[in-house]
Amino acid sequence: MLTGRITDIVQKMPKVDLHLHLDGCVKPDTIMILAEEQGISLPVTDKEQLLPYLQVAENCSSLTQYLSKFDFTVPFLQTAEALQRVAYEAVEQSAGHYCKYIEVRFAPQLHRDKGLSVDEAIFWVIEGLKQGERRFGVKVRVIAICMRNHSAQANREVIEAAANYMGKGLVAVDLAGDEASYPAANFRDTFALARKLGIPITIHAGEAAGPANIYEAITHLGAVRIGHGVRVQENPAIMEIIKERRIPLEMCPVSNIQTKAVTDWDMYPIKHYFDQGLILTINTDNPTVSGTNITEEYKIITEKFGFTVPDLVTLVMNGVDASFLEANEKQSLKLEFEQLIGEL
Ligand SMILES: O=c1[nH]cnc2c1ncn2[C@@H]1O[C@H](CO)[C@@H](O)[C@H]1O
Ligand SMILES: [Zn+2]
Repeated sequence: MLTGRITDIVQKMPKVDLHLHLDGCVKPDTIMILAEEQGISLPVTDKEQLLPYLQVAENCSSLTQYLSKFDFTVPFLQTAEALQRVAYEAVEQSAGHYCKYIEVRFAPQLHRDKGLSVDEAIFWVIEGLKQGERRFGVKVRVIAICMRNHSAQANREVIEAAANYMGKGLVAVDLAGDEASYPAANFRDTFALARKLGIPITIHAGEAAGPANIYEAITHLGAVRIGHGVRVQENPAIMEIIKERRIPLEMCPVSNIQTKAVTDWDMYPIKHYFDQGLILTINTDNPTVSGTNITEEYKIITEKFGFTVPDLVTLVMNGVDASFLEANEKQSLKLEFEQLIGEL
């Protein structure tokens, strides 16, 4: 058990969440409301019963099983109102955990079933996030996701639309989905376009496949951050490159155990990576799907791996440093964090 003092610090500590999927943090309450509004019938009548449809089970054994949860949620997120609402609520939920800055990611191509364009999907998500930003005092930016199972043309559209929102709330592009079936090397052209258009890149890699994808992401796709990167230790030479180049890893502890990036907590290399000097950040991935929140993530790693208060401060400040904010914005955020941490 953690002492009262550490628990208190973990709770009150200002935080960032750099790896947060919009469709992975929809509240059961909201699904009930959206179902009603959109005339979609639900398999159950109350929100407690809804949870198993939204959240992975204890015995989740792979990333593909984990990803199947999104099939339930995404059909509710096909209108401007729904996207705006869940974006706003993402900010609200993060604010409840003292997040001062979040990067919310989503795949615009998944939200076109009722006629929205990729551009419109991005527009409405940014609208909702901006509302949340004003209401809750959390700074928010967007990352547009290309999906591994989508066509090159579909992903190209995402990159082109993302370019239109650079400087208007969007800060980067990503690649997500079934990593084991679609190696990173398939996406060279997609991310060459992103680089050409000047959009920063982060890539999910080393989660459901080995370090080769991490290497591919940083050397060929142009990733400056890595989503998860949990399996990098399987190749010491690649781990050394990540360390040397100071590539931040967006670790999402609870999710990483559920998707079986490693078999269990005993095998989770977070403390080892930290002690080796890798740049780690702590994030939620999908609060609803994973049944987690950012406070819980910090609590668990502190409990299981003995991170000290100064370690936690390092992890939080790594997140500020690794953010896709512009230099002057990052500098002010850093100052704000230093002050808030000083007051803890
Ligand atoms: O941890 C993950 N690894 C890979 N893909 C993911 C993860 N979490 C969510 N998504 C995928 O990203 C899509 C857009 O947000 C989600 O619909 C889900 O398919
Ligand atoms: Zn993710």
